Amino acid sequence: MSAQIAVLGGGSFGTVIANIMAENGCQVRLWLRDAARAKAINEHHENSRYLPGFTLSSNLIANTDLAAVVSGAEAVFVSIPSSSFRQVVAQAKDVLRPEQLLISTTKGVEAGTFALMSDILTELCPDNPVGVLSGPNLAKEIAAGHITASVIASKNHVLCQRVQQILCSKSFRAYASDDVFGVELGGTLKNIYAIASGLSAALGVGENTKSMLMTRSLAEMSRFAVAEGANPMTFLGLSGIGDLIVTCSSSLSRNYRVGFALGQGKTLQQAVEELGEVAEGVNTLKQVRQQAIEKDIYMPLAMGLYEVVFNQAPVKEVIASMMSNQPNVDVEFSVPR
Ligand SMILES: NC(=O)C1=CN([C@@H]2O[C@H](COP(=O)(O)OP(=O)(O)OC[C@H]3O[C@@H](n4cnc5c(N)ncnc54)[C@H](O)[C@@H]3O)[C@@H](O)[C@H]2O)C=CC1
Ligand SMILES: O=C(CO)COP(=O)(O)O
Repeated sequence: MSAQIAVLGGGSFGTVIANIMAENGCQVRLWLRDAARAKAINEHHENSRYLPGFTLSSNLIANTDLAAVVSGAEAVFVSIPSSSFRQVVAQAKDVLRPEQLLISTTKGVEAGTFALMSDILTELCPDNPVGVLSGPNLAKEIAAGHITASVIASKNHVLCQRVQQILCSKSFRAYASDDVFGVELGGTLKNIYAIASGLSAALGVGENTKSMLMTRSLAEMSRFAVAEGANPMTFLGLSGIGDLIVTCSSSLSRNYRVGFALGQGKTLQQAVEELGEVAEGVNTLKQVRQQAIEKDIYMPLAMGLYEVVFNQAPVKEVIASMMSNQPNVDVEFSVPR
């Protein structure tokens, strides 16, 4: 496989996804801001800050010059946290050519606008094909070589096929979808419920409770999706239930870890500072709550979690209040008309 690829963002996911393509024989340039880290990656073939002990392919070159990284790349993967995503794409857009494929791997929502990352790509780079990569993809497990699958979603079938070619390997598979909104929404929403799962794990809840929490999270995500005009059936795939399961079950998930720390009595600030990496669910929770209020969407889990996370409401009281709600129907996967 010979292709020139750019990955913007040298965190754990940007690095690991860049390495899959480099191992497949692509010439991959990884853009990051920190010159010392870029130099260290090139000298030692290791991103010691985000993936210590993981040897990177010699086909992967780190570089701090955004124009040089993007120039000549067939595809540009953007792995920048949602808080900086627009700013980085705005920097890159002047050097992009219209035929370059743009793929977001970021599972978050822009504060204030409720734009998902593919919306920002389309808004700033309207001539480029846009796609979203999302699925149950813990970066550290990919680095450890565990068999993993993801979803590449785009309205552009050529983009999906090309990304499948450059990403599929003996341990990584990318399935295609044309439901960009559904795939992206699933990856974004599940982070809220991963925080709730981490929190409940710290409280020592039973397996019944864990199962109930995940399943009712899926029902709540589906209700939100329908209200936003998305097809909730997409949530039955890897980017929905698949990602919900992994992120709600694993202490490798940063969102789960934030929830766990809260459950241990730490403040949000302590939890986020100790993590030292991005936990998108914290901002997503704020934005989704606002959207649910404005659109009158019934989301008791997100609302209760918001009170615990941002207003220090006692967890036991929030749970007691939720348990006194009128039980809803079980399966709510109605397709929007
Ligand atoms: N780590 C994981 O397991 C997975 C992460 N993702 C998603 O990937 C996105 C990126 O996450 P990670 O790589 O895991 O985050 P991370 O916290 O490991 O790293 C974020 C990287 O972005 C860089 N960055 C932040 N602001 C920047 C700016 N203004 N300009 C340039 N670089 C900037 C940071 O320096 C850091 O290198 C997130 O939205 C996350 O939801 C998706 C699947 C799995
Ligand atoms: O999205 C992820 C796994 O699919 C990673 O989750 P965290 O951002 O919570 O680590």
